[in-house]
Amino acid sequence: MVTAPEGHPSQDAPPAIAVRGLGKSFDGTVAVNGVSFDVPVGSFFGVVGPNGAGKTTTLSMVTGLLRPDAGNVWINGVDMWADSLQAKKLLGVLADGVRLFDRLSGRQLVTYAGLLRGMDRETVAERTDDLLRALDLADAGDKLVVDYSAGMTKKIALASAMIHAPRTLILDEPFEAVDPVSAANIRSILHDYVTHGGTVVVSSHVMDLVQRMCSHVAVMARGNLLALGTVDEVRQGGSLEDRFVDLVGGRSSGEGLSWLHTS
Ligand SMILES: Nc1ncnc2c1ncn2[C@@H]1O[C@H](COP(=O)(O)OP(=O)(O)OP(=O)(O)O)[C@@H](O)[C@H]1O
Repeated sequence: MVTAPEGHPSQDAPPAIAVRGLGKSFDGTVAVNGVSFDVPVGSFFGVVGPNGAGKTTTLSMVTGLLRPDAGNVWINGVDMWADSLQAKKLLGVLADGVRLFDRLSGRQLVTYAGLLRGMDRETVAERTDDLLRALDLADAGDKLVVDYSAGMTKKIALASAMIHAPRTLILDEPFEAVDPVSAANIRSILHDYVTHGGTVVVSSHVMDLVQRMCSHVAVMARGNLLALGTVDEVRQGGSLEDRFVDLVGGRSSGEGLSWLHTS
């Protein structure tokens, strides 16, 4: 099922992201075990896997937040670790568990992200208003991020990742804690972005969402890639959730918890 690409990616029409032999261990425990994959330009690419599979570690290395022990990452043909500044300009990143400057208001945080990317103040102000409106945060724009709910925090971090209109968005669990209406709005923003040439990588635990939303998927477990391809190739006619359980295993019946039974 996994026919991982090999060698240096093409420089003529490079994929949005090319990963080769990427590996990382923590204190002797292998978190990511030499994975290789391409994310085609214009794809909506899902990364799925059980807790501890290595998704966040992989995405952290892809986005230049964590230095790999082994392997290479190219963003549109630019080597992430040889030319990080150039590679990072091409990306918008929603990282998992990274602290925001939460003593800023939502509007200040998004403005800060835009100015940090070297954009002019006028464009930043216009786009900040657009993003706050699209993500249903217009009324909360002047509230401190520390006082936001989990879902609002996710949305303001997403706005900060999008302000510079990057070529590729890498979003770790973008829908976690987000209400259904906001999730639908985010999905349609991302869809529109992909339709107009952008590339999106999302990690998610919600198989149904990945099946409906993504064009491509990578299934990871215990640091390895178990399946890689278009969603239709990976699900093989069934649901992605059933295929995921087949690949990953680990279903438990709840045996041994009889003390929880109340009658
Ligand atoms: N900074 C760290 N120090 C030590 N171990 C780590 C560190 N970061 C990740 N790990 C370990 O690496 C493995 C992969 O973790 P990772 O967070 O990448 O998984 P994940 O697929 O994103 O999981 P989840 O779905 O639960 O978010 C786990 O065994 C985790 O305990």
